[in-house]
Amino acid sequence: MLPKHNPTQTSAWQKLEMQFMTLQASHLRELFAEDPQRFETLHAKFEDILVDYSKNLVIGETIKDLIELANEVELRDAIDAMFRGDKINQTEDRSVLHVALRNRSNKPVLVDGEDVMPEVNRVLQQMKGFSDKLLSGQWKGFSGKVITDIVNIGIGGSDLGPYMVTEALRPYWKSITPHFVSNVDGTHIAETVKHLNPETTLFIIASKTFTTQETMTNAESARAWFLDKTGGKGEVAKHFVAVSTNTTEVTKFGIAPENMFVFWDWVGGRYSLWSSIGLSIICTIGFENFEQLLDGAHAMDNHFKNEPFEKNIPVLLALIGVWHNNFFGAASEAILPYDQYLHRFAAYFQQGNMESNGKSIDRDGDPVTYQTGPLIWGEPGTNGQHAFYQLIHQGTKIVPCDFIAPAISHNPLGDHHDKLLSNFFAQTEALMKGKTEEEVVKELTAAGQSKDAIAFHTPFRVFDGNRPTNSILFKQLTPRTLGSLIAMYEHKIFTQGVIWNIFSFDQWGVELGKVLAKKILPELTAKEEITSHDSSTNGLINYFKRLKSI
Ligand SMILES: O=P(O)(O)OC[C@H]1O[C@](O)(CO)[C@@H](O)[C@@H]1O
Repeated sequence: MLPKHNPTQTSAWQKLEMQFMTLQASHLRELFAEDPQRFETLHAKFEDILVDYSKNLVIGETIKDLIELANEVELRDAIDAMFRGDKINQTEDRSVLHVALRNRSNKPVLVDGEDVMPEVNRVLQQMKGFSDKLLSGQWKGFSGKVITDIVNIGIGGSDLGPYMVTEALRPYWKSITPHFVSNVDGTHIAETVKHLNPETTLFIIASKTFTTQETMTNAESARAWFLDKTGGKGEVAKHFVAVSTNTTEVTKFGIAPENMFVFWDWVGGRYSLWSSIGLSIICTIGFENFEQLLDGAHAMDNHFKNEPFEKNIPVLLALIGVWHNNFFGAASEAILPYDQYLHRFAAYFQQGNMESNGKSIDRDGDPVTYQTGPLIWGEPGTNGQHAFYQLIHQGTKIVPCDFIAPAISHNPLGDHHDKLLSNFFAQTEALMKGKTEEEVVKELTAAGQSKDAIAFHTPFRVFDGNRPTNSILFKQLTPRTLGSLIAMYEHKIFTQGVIWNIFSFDQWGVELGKVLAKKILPELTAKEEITSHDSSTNGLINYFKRLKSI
């Protein structure tokens, strides 16, 4: 079980409140001027990943008190409980063991007294065998042709992880092109299969439950398309495989048991890319590269489990996040990768973070009296700069940002990468320092502006600065580094859930809408006017039916 503490009742919280009073009146520019060692003191390293957190409104004392908070809520015990396989997902009575999926040490991990590692390794070997056959051309479609395209059909955790990782690791792609269909909007599947050849396409139906409406609807449509395009000659068994925990439903769909890749209820959907949900990743980048991804995550797991909190990157990032969220009132966090390959990274952690920590009931079943998970958003630099950075620099809201960049590009074209990285460095410097009134006046005077013009223009060109950022810099985006980065954010989310005293591994909040949609579906084709809802919902449904002439 997880230890239970109201974070606001800890003595560290009171100390942090006092610190906040003093620090909110300071400016990062002054803190840097006062302490030339600031970067040295306020950064951490893991392998070649450097995390600079010095551009946040913290001093050494703040970090000390935040770590005291982590100690008071018994974070160390909570970490041990997760790695030990305790059923810390209490509302679903499940262990939380994505760390076992990348447990490269193979040390036993027990669930209900049974070591899960032999099963984890068996499925890994099954995936290796399958992907080797596919990539070597040994696996043939019904007409004897090799597979050139795979389509992963899944949603949420059964889509976002594989999609994000395959995009991030494009330089490692082999002979097969992956496609992803998630939305129940027919456009998604229709546009995806439009240019595909059914003879050389393989569908991976990825669903933990194998009952998710979106995925099952898309899977049925994919099968219908396949049979239609092959004039009924196509063999489903050679073109459809499944990834699921639900053998009964997979068999009902017509997929042979040997083409089913299992995982277990102790793998949360949004933490499942390391499991057989990663099959589309393996088929795209090959098994060895997938192993590198697991190795990178495992190394970060060890760091999280063993490093003292002062040097523990996921813990430090989590604590700084709590500082912004609960003391400065920051409602969101932006994830800003300066790497085009990471263009789905923020979207991935939107689910990872918001489905995990978007909760308002504590572990005693009482409403929380403090803020919990932030909104997560972001786009790759420099696109974001030309879209929403205006608000981050000069808006009324504080948006703590994580800037992420590799030192070496996979595409060393001219000076593109130096230009990209000059923006990466410039943005965090600008957000920290800002631009004073004095500097603006000096600049406008030097440009020969009149006194009146200077008086008018100055306020708009002043930047307050003092806007918090973390900079995360590493050598190159390899499978290993990506594995470490993902695990780093996963553990940050876990740490924050422990501090906020909430259950991070269930997702009851997605249920209500699903249930109502099921009730509404038959109403959309019924002849009569709908009166069973509130006036707004009735009005909308009836107008929709009029537009469709039902
Ligand atoms: O893999 P399944 O069972 O189809 O579920 C898909 C997704 O639906 C959710 O349960 C809710 O969005 C996610 O947690 C999960 O990743």
